[in-house]
Amino acid sequence: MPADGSDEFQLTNSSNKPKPMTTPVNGTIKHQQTNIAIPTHQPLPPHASTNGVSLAASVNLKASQQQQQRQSDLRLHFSNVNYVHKQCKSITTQILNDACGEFKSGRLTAILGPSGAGKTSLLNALSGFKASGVTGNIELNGKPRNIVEFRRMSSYIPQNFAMLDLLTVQETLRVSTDLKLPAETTIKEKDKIISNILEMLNLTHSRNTLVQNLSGGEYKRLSIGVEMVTNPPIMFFDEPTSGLDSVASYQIISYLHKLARDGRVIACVVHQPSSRLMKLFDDILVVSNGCILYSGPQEGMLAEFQKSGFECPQYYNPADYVLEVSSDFTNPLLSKLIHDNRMKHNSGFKTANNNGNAESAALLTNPLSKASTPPHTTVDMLSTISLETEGIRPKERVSVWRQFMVLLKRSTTSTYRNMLSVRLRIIMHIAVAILLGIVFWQIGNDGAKTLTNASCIFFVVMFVFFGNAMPSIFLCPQECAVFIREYLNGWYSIKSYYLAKIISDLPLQFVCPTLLTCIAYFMTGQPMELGRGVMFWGMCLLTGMIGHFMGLVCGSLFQMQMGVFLVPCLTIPLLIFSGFFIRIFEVAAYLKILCDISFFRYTIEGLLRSLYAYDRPDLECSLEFCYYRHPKKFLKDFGMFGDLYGQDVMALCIWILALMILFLFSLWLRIKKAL
Ligand SMILES: Nc1ncnc2c1ncn2[C@@H]1O[C@H](COP(=O)(O)OP(=O)(O)OP(=O)(O)O)[C@@H](O)[C@H]1O
Repeated sequence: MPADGSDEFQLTNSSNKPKPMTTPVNGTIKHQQTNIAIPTHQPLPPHASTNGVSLAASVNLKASQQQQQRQSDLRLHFSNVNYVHKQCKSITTQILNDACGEFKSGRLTAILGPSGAGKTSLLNALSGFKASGVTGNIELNGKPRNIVEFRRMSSYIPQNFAMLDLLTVQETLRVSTDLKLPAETTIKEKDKIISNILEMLNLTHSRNTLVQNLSGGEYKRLSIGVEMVTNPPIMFFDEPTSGLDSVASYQIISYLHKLARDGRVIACVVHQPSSRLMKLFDDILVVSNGCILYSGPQEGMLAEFQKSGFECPQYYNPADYVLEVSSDFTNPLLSKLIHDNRMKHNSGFKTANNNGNAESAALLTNPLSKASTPPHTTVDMLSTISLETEGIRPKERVSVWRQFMVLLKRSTTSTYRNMLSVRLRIIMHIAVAILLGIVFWQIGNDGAKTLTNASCIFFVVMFVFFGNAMPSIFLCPQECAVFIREYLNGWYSIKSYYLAKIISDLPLQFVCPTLLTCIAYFMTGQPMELGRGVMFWGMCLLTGMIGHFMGLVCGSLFQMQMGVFLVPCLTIPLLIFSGFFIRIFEVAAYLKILCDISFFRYTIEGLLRSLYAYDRPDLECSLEFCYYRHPKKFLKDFGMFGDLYGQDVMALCIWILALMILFLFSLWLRIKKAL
């Protein structure tokens, strides 16, 4: 807190001049450069005056004094945090075991540990991204963490931070500002924020580059930028340096160091940091087999290990040494380290608590200001909080309409830049329509080729269905990962995403079957009657939509490989009951129900009815005798009685509606699974 005890949450720029970045105005904080008012728990993006300032310059005495002063601003303390993963009723895995530790503002913390030790799980639990199976005491400034409030003021950048590949850097940040900043923020202010972030993360030159073309380091930096839009005071990073060379890793950790020096809590999982990288970290947290061996300042780490009998050889990288020690789970000496760490954090916590640290308590509800929250009792603080609560995501910042519009624009931009989903799809529909036209050239009105025409219709159904289902499966996984992250961060509601997704895909659902119908219908010589043409086209549209939604449901519920396997597996059996291979009246009574639910039945019936029902006159005959010259006879033999095109449309609409509901449900399920 500021020395004068004012309400200001002080952040400094890298020039290390203490600079009040925010000034509370009627419950809001005003950014002194951009003059934007936002709620007090979310300070604004940092100044971009950091470029060219060496890290060494930022790590000077003055900074460390200021840092000492700020350290009391935020203190994330956790103790007895357990995470039990339940695979099924009988199989459970204890992943975190009474984890204890602390992160402080102004200090950069490295989380070290061997692979599989539980580092990611710890971050997931602390950041609130993993709720089910997590129990323990997690306190912010000495008071139990309010998970919704905490999620609003913190951000978690996982190792595989998902972003849409086909948006540019600028567009990605634009969506973030549009959805994360309060609705009152003007475009000019958002532009300023974006420019500041780009400048700070050294991404200005890549602002118009598509995300898919960014280098690994740029991608990581952009992921930081996306979360920096609201300038969260607490940030968690899971292996931000993975896959980067030593120079890029140093650059990223330097950014994190700077973010920490600006007064934030920054905790980051790193794998085998070099000695040079280690110097950037203030605090270290060592995880071994789900337990914490050490949590505290880097300077005291080796001494603590030494106390338990682990002597680090001279000239040895401390990170390598603690990694070696923590990898040997069987070493009985580790239990002393674990015990000492637990004692340190549990007793430290009790002492602070018993002192009735009102200042800390006040910071809980609004960590950036000294609120007058009454001191809490030891009992409150030590009570175990189950994190399996319902409301764990922050509320959205902008109206549903605004969310919808931003998402619609993003989804449309991203979809129509995709080769697979648009250009290739359109080209394939045209090519296949021409192929159909050539193979089945002018057979539609020939009574001698009625059965061949039925095969042509069958082919149309297959192509329209799978041609729309498959691209939807392929495009789902990446979008779903982005959706889960953004939804859990409170960017938008499920309904906004759902509506935007459905509407942005509609034009393609319209264009592809239309192209196919127009070309194939004429080339194959189907009846030149407007009514029949429209009925035929309508059936193709509905079939394409069923394919699309089927793809969306499978793609969002399962991994891509599984989706690609499931769509044909689930739908091809329905083909047997379509009435094409075996007539419906020949199907055993107990299987008739499958004919009633097979959407292929209604599609094929609808298409054939559009061509042959409704009193179509007799067909021409190119041979001496044509068995199916009378359209009615053909329909009768196929078991299609009556002019029931409307009934077919109705059945397909019910299918589409059911799939739309299922898609909504699958989004909800993905969220549930992610928690
Ligand atoms: N959903 C899960 N189901 C079963 N086991 C899990 C699950 N998530 C994590 N684990 C197990 O918990 C342990 C810790 O996993 P975690 O990903 O947290 O480790 P880590 O330290 O981050 O590893 P790495 O450094 O390799 O990423 C591992 O043994 C892992 O197999």
